Amino acid sequence: MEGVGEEEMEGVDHLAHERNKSEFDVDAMKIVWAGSPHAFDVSDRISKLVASDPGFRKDNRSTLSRKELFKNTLRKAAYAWKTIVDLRLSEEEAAKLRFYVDEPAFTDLHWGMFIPAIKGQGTEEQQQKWLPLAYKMQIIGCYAQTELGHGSNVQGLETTATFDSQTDEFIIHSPTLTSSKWWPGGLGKVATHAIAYARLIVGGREHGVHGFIVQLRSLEDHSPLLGITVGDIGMKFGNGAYNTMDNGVLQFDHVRIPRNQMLMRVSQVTCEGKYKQSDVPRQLVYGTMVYVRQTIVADASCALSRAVCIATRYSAVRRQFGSQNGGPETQVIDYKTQQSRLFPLLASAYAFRFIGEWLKWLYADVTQRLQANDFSTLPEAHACTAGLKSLTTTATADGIEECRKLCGGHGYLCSSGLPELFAVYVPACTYEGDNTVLLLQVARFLMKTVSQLGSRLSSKKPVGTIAYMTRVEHLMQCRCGVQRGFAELSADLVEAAVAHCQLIVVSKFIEKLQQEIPGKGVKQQLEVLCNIYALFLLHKHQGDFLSTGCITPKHAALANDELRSLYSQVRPNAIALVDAFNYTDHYLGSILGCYDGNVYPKLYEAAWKDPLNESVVPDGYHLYIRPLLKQEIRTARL
Ligand SMILES: CCCCCCCCCCCCCCCC(=O)SCCNC(=O)CCNC(=O)[C@H](O)C(C)(C)COP(=O)(O)OP(=O)(O)OC[C@H]1O[C@@H](n2cnc3c(N)ncnc32)[C@H](O)[C@@H]1OP(=O)(O)O
Ligand SMILES: Cc1cc2nc3c(=O)[nH]c(=O)nc-3n(C[C@H](O)[C@H](O)[C@H](O)COP(=O)(O)OP(=O)(O)OC[C@H]3O[C@@H](n4cnc5c(N)ncnc54)[C@H](O)[C@@H]3O)c2cc1C
Repeated sequence: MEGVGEEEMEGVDHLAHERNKSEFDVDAMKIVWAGSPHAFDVSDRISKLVASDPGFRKDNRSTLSRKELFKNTLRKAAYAWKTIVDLRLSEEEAAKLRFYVDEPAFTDLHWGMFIPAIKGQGTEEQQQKWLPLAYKMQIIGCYAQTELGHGSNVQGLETTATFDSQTDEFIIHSPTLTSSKWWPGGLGKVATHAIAYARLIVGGREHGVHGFIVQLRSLEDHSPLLGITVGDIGMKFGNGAYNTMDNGVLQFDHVRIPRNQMLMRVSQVTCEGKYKQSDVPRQLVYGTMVYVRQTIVADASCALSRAVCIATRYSAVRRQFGSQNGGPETQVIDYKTQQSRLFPLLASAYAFRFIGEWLKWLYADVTQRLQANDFSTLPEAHACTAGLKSLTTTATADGIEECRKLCGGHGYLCSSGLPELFAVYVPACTYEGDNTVLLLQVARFLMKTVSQLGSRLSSKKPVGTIAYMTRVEHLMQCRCGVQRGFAELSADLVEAAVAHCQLIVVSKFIEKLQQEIPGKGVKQQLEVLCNIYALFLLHKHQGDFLSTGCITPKHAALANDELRSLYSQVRPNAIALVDAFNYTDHYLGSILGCYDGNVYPKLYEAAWKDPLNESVVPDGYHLYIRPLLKQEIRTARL
C-alpha cells in the first residue's frame, strides 16, 4: 500500500522495544502461569493446533444470523470431536482443545456438568452404565435444574418425580408453567438426555429435590420423546456471544423413567417404595454446582487475562498527545491514570490464577474426604467456592468492561475482541449461582464461624494479611453485635463476605510466593503484582481499614505512594507479563491485542471486510436517501 511507513509493515514486531525492556525470564513465567511444564506443553501445543486449523476460524461470527451461527457451532463441535478422536487426544488435551476453540456450546454442559453430576451423585452401577455412553458422546447431556420460576431457590423447584411402585418407575411432571425447565445449556436443540432436578414424592410424602437421568430425544431421529416439549429460549445478550448456545425450555407431561435413573449415591428409593437417606449431608445433591464454581474461578483468570492482554498491548501501541518538538506522541501506557486502571487488573489476573489453583486443591481434598465420609470441611468448601466464584466473576466482568474503555473508541469495535468477550463472560455473575445469593451463603458461614470461634475468624493467615483479617472481623463484629436479624443486616453482611474472600485471595497469593519459583526475576515480578493487588484493594476500601484502626491515614497515604512506585516497576515488564499468558492471536481474537502490535493496517483492512462495504452505494439509497436529497418525498414502501 502506498505511503506505508516502516512502522506499519507486516512481519515487524512493533512491540519488540517493549519486550526488550523485560526484567524477568518470560518463558519461566509462562510455566508459572500454566501451572507446570507439562501443563504449559499441553496448552501451547493445543492452542497452536487450534489456531492453525481453518476449521476453527471464529472471525466471521459477528456476520452470521442466529441459525447460521448455531449451525456453525454444531459443525465446530463435531469437528473438534473428530479431531480429538483422530489425534487420540487425552482427556486433558481434549478439554484444552474445547477451551481454545472458544465457543460456548452444548459440549460445555455435557462435559462440564452432565458427566460430573453422574460421577458425583450416581452409584457405581449408574456410573458404569451411563459414563461410557457419555464419554463416547453416544448420548449428549445437559444439567436441567433451573426453572422459569426458580433458579436461586433450588428447594423451590416445582418439577415433580413421583414414584409408582406398581411399575417401579418415576413419573416426571411439570405441574405448572413456572415449573418449566428454563436456561439449561444444550437443552434447546441438542441434548438427548438431561440430569433433571425434581421434588421426589414417594408414597405421598415429599423428600426434597433430587437428580434424575431423563432421556429427552430419540437416538434414532432426534425427535422429542412422548411427553417431552423442548425448545430454545431465544436470543440472549449481545449478537454472537452466548447465542452459539441453545439454552432451552423443557416441559414434562407425565414422563415415565425406570427407578434406577434416580441418582442414588446420596439417597435411595427401594422397589418397595422406601426412601432411604444415607448418612451424608443432603447438600451433596448440590455437589455438581460446587465443582463448577471452582472451575469458574480458574476460568475468571483466563477471561480477565485475555482482556488485560488486549488492553496492555494496545496501550503500548497507542500514542496520544505529548509530542515534543515534532517527536512521537506519548504511549498511553505511560500515563499514570492508564496505569492505575490497568495494572490492578493485571495483578488481579495473576491473583485469580493462583486462587484458582488453590481452590482446585481444596475441592480435590474435600472430594477425597467425602469418600471417607468425612464432611468436616464441606461447609468451608461450600463457602469458599461460592464466595470466590462471586468475587472473581464480578471483578472479571467489571475488568473486561474497564479494558474496553482503556482502549478508547477502537475498544468498542467487534474486531477488538472485547465486546464479544464481555458479552460471553458477563452471565458468569449469574449462572452457577447469582453472585449476591452466593455471598449470602458466605455471610451465613461467617456468622456461624464467629458464633462458634468468638471474634477470631481464623489465625491461619500469613502475617501480611493482618489488616485484611482485622477488617473482616471488624465488619462482622459491627453486624453481629447488634440485635437485628440476618435479613435486616444482609446488605452489610455481604460486604463482610466480600472482605473475607479478598482476604483469602491475598493470603493465597502470599502463600504462593513462599513456594520455590524458578526463573530469573520471576518471583520478584509476582511480589510486585501481589503488593499491587493487596494495596489496590486497601486503597479502594480504605474506609473499612481506617475504621478498624489497624491502619492510620498516614499508612493509607503511604500505601498510595507505594502503589505508584509499584506501577512504575511493572511498566517496563507489562508486555512481557501479558506475553506470559501465551495466548495465540487466534484465541485472543483481537486486532488491538495482536502479538506484533501492528494494529492500524489490520483495523483498516478489517473494516472493508464488513458486508456493509460490499457496495459503495448502500442498499436502500434509491428508496430512502435519494428522495430525501432530491426532496421527492413519497410514501416509502414498507
Ligand atoms: C479453565 C476452565 C474452563 C472451564 C470453563 C468454566 C466455565 C463453565 C461454563 C459453564 C456454563 C454455564 C453453566 C451454568 C449452569 C448453571 O447455572 S446450573 C444451576 C446453578 N444454580 C445455582 O447455583 C443455584 C444456587 N442456589 C443454591 O445453590 C441453593 O439454593 C442455596 C442458595 C445454597 C440454598 O440452598 P438451600 O438448600 O435452600 O440451603 P440453605 O437453607 O441456604 O442452607 C442449608 C445448609 O446447607 C448448606 N449448603 C448449601 N449449599 C451447599 C453446598 N453446595 N455444599 C455444602 N453445603 C451447602 C448451607 O451452608 C447451610 O448450612 P448450615 O448453615 O445449615 O450449616
Ligand atoms: C447464560 C446462562 C446459562 C445458564 N445455564 C444453566 C444450566 O445449564 N443449567 C441450569 O440449571 N441453569 C442454568 N442457568 C440458570 C442460572 O443458574 C440461574 O439463572 C441462576 O442460578 C440465578 O437464578 P435466577 O435466575 O432464579 O435469579 P434470581 O434468584 O431470581 O435473582 C434475581 C435477583 O434476586 C436476588 N435474590 C434472589 N434470592 C435472594 C435472596 N434470598 N436474598 C437477596 N437477594 C436475592 C438476586 O441477587 C438477583 O438480584 C443459566 C443462566 C444463564 C444466564
